[in-house]
Amino acid sequence: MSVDHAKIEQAVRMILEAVGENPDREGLLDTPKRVAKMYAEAFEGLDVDEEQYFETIFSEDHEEIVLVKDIPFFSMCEHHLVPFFGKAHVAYIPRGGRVVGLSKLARAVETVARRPQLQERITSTVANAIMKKLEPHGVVVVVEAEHMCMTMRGVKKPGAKTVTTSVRGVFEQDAAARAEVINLIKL
Ligand SMILES: Nc1nc2c(ncn2[C@@H]2O[C@H](COP(=O)(O)OP(=O)(O)OP(=O)(O)O)[C@@H](O)[C@H]2O)c(=O)[nH]1
Ligand SMILES: [Zn+2]
Repeated sequence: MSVDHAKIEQAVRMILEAVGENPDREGLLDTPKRVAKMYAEAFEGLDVDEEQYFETIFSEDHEEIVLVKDIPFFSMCEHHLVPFFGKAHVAYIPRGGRVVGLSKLARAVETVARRPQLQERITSTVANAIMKKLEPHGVVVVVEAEHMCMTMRGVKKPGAKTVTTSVRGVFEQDAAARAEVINLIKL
């Protein structure tokens, strides 16, 4: 199902009226249309299955850490529908030569972020998809983000960062392997 632009336009018009604005003044005339377009983009991941990125598997004999770090992302907090944004770091240890194109790790982050989200859910959804489709030795996903709902409103703490991790497979038991990934992320 794709985004219903007309419905969003109606809703934005109502919000503008509700806050005491005049949706018919010149500067606001195209705003409902623009906001609908923006939401279509911000939520385009709702239509996409993140597991599809892990269908094409290369055969390469590398059973050590692969890390794609500093993947920038923008998402929308599902409580307030304001942005949270930051970087994701995705690491895995392939098993049986099953590796994927590096861009697919970034694509999975991008798709999962483009939904009404919680940071925890982005982190675990990406980790689970990789575990399920690649059956690697293990996965670590680390996400660091700033939440506008904590910055511009509410508790108003600009600069506060939230860090979430999802650790799967060998990384759960092997503290040294986990530390290696964390050190590589910090490099
Ligand atoms: N766990 C989690 N919480 C989030 C995330 N994004 C926003 N939140 C929090 O969701 C909570 C919603 O809390 P509520 O008390 O229902 O809403 P609120 O009254 O607007 O809360 P305040 O932000 O404290 O003013 C807030 O504490 C937000 O900081 C996220 O990705 N994960
Ligand atoms: Zn929020």
